[in-house]
Amino acid sequence: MLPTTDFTSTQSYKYLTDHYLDIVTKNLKDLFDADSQRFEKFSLQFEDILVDYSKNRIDDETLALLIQLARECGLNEAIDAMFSGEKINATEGRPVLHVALRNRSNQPVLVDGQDVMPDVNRVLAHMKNFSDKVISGEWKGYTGKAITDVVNIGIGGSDLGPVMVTEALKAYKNHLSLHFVSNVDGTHMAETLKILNPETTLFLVASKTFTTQETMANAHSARNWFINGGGKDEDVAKHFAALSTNSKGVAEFGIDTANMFEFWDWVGGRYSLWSAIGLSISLSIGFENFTELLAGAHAMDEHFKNTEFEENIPAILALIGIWHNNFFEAETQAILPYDQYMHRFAAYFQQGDMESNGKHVDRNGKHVDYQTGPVIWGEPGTNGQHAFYQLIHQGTKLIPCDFIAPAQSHNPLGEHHKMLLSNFFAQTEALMNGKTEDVVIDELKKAGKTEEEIKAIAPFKVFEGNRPTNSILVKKITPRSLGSLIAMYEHKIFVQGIIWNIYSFDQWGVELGKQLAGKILPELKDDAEVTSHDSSTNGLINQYKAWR
Ligand SMILES: O=P(O)(O)OC[C@H]1O[C@@](O)(CO)[C@@H](O)[C@@H]1O
Repeated sequence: MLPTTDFTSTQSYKYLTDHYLDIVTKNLKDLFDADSQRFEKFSLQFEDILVDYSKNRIDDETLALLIQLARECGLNEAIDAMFSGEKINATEGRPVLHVALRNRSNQPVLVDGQDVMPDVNRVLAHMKNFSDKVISGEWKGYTGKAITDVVNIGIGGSDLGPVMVTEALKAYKNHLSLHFVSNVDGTHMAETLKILNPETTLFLVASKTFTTQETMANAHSARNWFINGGGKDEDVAKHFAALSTNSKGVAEFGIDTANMFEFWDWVGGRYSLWSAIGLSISLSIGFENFTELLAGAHAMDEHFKNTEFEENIPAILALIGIWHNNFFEAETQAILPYDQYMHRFAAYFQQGDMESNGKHVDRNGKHVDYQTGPVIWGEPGTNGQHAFYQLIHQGTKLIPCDFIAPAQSHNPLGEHHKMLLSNFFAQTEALMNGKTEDVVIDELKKAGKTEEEIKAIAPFKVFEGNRPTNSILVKKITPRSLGSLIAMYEHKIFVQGIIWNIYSFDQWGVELGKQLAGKILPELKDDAEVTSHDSSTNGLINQYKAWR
């Protein structure tokens, strides 16, 4: 079982609380001036990924105390428990083994005494065989034509991962057109079907449970469209595949289980892109590139499992996040990829992080009296600079930011990449150094402003600086490096959950809304006045009925 230490009762927490009172008086600029080796000391490289965490408000003592905190909270034992298949998802009685899906070393991984690797490899072989046939055109639709369009129907972890990865690796994609339908809003499916031909379209119904309302509704609508477009029941097998743990549900829907790509309950939805849920990725970039993605994640798994915390990238990033979240009281974490292909990277980790660590009950079943998971948000650079960087630079909230950028672009267009990277480098420098009032006044004087003008405008042009950032420079976003990057964040989330003494792999918080929607749906079927709820909900429903 996982340790249940209350981190706020540990010795290192008490030391960190005192240490914070010292660090908070120090300025990042001074810390750099005092140590010419600061960058070398506070950066780590993993293959073609450089992680520079020196622009955080830390010193040697901070890191030593954070690492001591991790040890006091049993992080080593927790890592062993996850990789060895212990049922650490305790409230659902399941292991957490997304690492087995990408276990390219094929070392046995036991669940209830049974090695899961033969099943993992069987499904991968099925994915390869299917992908090769569809991509090559060998797989034909009901009129004998090759598939041109693939529609992934899924939501949450059955959508966000495939979307993020196929977008981030667009430079590797083949001729197939990928479409993703997730929302139960009919617009999502209707807009997608408008441009498709039932003869050459393949639908992937992606759902771990095969019960999710949105996905089932969209799958049935897709099937109706297919039949109304000329397909017959016996043709469904050529145009529908299922990615699920629920073979009974798949068969009941009417998908041939020969077209089912299974995964298992020890794969969390938000950790499932490495599983059969990744079939759309394999179809988009080819199975070989998909295995490169797995290999990159596996390499990061090995790093995380075997590296001392002092050099352990996910652990360091997690601990710095705890320092911001629980000592500097920052409530959000921004992820800012300076790469347009990675425009869905932050969105992916909104589920990955917030559905894992957005918990208020600890592993003893007690309400926590400290902050747990942060709000995750972000947009690609440089667009964010023209949207919310005003707040990051001059707002009253502390926003720790992860800046991510590739040294090499897949689209070397003129000087664009140098311009992008100049912004990437400048933003973290500006957030650290700020701009003092003296410098502002000097600039205004040189611009010929009068004393009166300077007095009026100077306060608004001062930048406090001292705002923390991580810089993650990747040589090039490839299937391998992206796999490592995703796994790095997954393990960061794991470490934070361990220290916050919460269960990171269930998601009971998504149930109540669904339950109440299930009660309201039948009330919307007719025009009768609704009175069964509070006055607001009744009022809204009845106004909807009056207007529809
Ligand atoms: O893959 P499925 O079973 O359809 O679940 C979809 C998503 O729904 C959830 O909100 C759980 O209900 C996410 O955790 C999950 O990724």
